[in-house]
Amino acid sequence: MRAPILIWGAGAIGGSLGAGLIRAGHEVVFVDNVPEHVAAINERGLKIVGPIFEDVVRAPAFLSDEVEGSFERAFLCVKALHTEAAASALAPHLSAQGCVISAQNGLNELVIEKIVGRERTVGCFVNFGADYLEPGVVQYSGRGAVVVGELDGQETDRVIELHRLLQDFEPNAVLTANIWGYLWGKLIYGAQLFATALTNDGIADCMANPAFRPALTALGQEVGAVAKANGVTTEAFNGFDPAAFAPGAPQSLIDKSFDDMVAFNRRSAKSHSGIWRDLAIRKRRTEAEHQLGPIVETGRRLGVPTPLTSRLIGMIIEMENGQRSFSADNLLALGRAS
Ligand SMILES: NC(=O)C1=CN([C@@H]2O[C@H](COP(=O)(O)OP(=O)(O)OC[C@H]3O[C@@H](n4cnc5c(N)ncnc54)[C@H](OP(=O)(O)O)[C@@H]3O)[C@@H](O)[C@H]2O)C=CC1
Ligand SMILES: CC(C)(CO)C(=O)C(=O)O
Repeated sequence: MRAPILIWGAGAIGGSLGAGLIRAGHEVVFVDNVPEHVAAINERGLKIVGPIFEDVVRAPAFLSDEVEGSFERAFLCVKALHTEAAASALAPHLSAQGCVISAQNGLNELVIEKIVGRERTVGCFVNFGADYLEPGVVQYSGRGAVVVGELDGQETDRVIELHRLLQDFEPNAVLTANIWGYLWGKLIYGAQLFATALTNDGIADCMANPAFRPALTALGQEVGAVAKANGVTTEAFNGFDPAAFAPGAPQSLIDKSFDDMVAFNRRSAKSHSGIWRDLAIRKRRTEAEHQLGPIVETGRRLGVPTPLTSRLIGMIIEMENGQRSFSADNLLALGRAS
């Protein structure tokens, strides 16, 4: 019998993914570092609310220093700033043939492979929406792209099997030979999500606002230029079209991609990004440095300037430190800097 699927980080993404897999008949073990959340899952089950499905699923949950055993498939679902600590704590529980799959935003695979080895790291990209509401309760807010692929693009038996597994959560899950193209595509879209979090407007409202589009476009073009210089061909998903953020793209293509992203986000019960929630609701540090920092570092290495991304990171850090408040002016100022 196969070992259960390990979900390390049972918050918004890990909770939704784990619940979907349990409902499909898979055995899951949750690990999280929030004692009240772990206790609630063990006592009452994990409750999923929202428009996709509502259910209470049962699975054992552990704090990271309490989990025991060895696992073959471990989904890492923590924020990028916790990747190194979580992957280090997870590593002793990964079997020799096992693998870690990062269901996160950013280039976490580059951190994970240093800890568990490249051969035990599988690439993954998720763009579904979810929110942690309270201990034991997660909202699965909206379906979105789920993609899996080996880091070197090969179609191995294990990645084919992981793809089948992910289809049990998201029927449209994709198996790709270009996982880096999706991850860098999400970095472009992700930078735009960070920019929307400078304001109190939701994602769709920001992207629909003609006053904000120049800043969001310039930011997308800047990150797109770094991806291109890095040899990555970025991929499209959920209304995001990388061609719209390539140099010299016609305005009609740019507007079409924004309109499609607006439509995608309006379908979700998640009105604001996880970044906005970290700042406004959870009152905690965001993933800015860990998600956007690698864009600036890669740009520096390849000679591609990233002034807007650097400015954006600075503005978000000011918000984390209480030195800047949510305002449309922040995003307009970013646009003027472009
Ligand atoms: N939510 C969304 O809609 C989307 C999120 N993502 C990405 O997915 C990743 C996960 O985000 P999300 O699920 O929203 O985050 P959450 O904060 O909701 O969930 C992460 C959980 O992991 C816990 N955790 C932190 N460090 C550790 C650790 N070392 N060991 C075990 N558990 C730990 C967190 O605790 P604590 O709160 O104390 O830190 C939290 O309970 C991020 O990279 C995010 O950007 C991608 C697409 C959509
Ligand atoms: C908004 C979302 C769900 C992508 O659609 C996201 O990735 C985030 O909140 O960080």
